[in-house]
Amino acid sequence: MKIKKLALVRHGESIWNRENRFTGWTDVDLTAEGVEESYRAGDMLREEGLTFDMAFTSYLKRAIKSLDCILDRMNLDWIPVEKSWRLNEKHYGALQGLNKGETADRYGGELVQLWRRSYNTPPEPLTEDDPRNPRFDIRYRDVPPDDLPLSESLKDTINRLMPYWNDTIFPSLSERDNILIVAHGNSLRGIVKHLKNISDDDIAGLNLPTAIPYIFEFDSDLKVVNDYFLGNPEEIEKMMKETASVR
Ligand SMILES: O=C(O)[C@H](O)COP(=O)(O)O
Repeated sequence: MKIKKLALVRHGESIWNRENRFTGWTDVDLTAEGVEESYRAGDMLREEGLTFDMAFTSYLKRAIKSLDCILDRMNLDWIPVEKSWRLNEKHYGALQGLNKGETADRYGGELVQLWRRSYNTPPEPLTEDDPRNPRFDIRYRDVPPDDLPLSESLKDTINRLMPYWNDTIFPSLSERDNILIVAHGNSLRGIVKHLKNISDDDIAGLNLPTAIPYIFEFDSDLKVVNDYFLGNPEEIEKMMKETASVR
């Protein structure tokens, strides 16, 4: 039986990850450490003996650059790459740019956790005339304006992600052996929720660390048969705890 593989990788550390700020659709760059850990993710995938036929990423440079680092280390710079705004991070609305710890001091840790991890509760939206409204950003000019968010819950993120998963990413797995997605903490949580059928409540407990490959294996009927992270389990556990915290 031929096993097909999908690798999910959250981008490497960004400048706002380092500064502990809500990022969402803000297009911030990687730190030097983020570049390094993306290269290391490429090394891990290569050492695992993996190769990919196609890759997908978002419209945001932290994911695009992480993907480039990974492909470089795998000598796969040549494979087709498709970008979609539907793989962007959850839109963090009016929280974008704010320090996570200071926001917890101001509004209480519980409310901040609700905005970060609950399935249904979006943060306060940007106002329509906010210069950060994605309608004013040329990269989204082909997206119907009504599809562009001013804030999103995880549910909203999944709702805009699933058409792309169902119409493009998942069908590509029938034609190809292995595919790679480099995206964001919350857009990838949406894909994991779907693949593992995780409940709306339990998905709150999943925190994806930066630049750690998460592998899903599929049988010939494209049913998930196995999933695992690459790397040291204790290290990964520690990174997940750090991701969960706003401090
Ligand atoms: O957009 C962000 O701030 C991060 O990419 C994810 O942040 P979170 O872990 O607070 O959801």
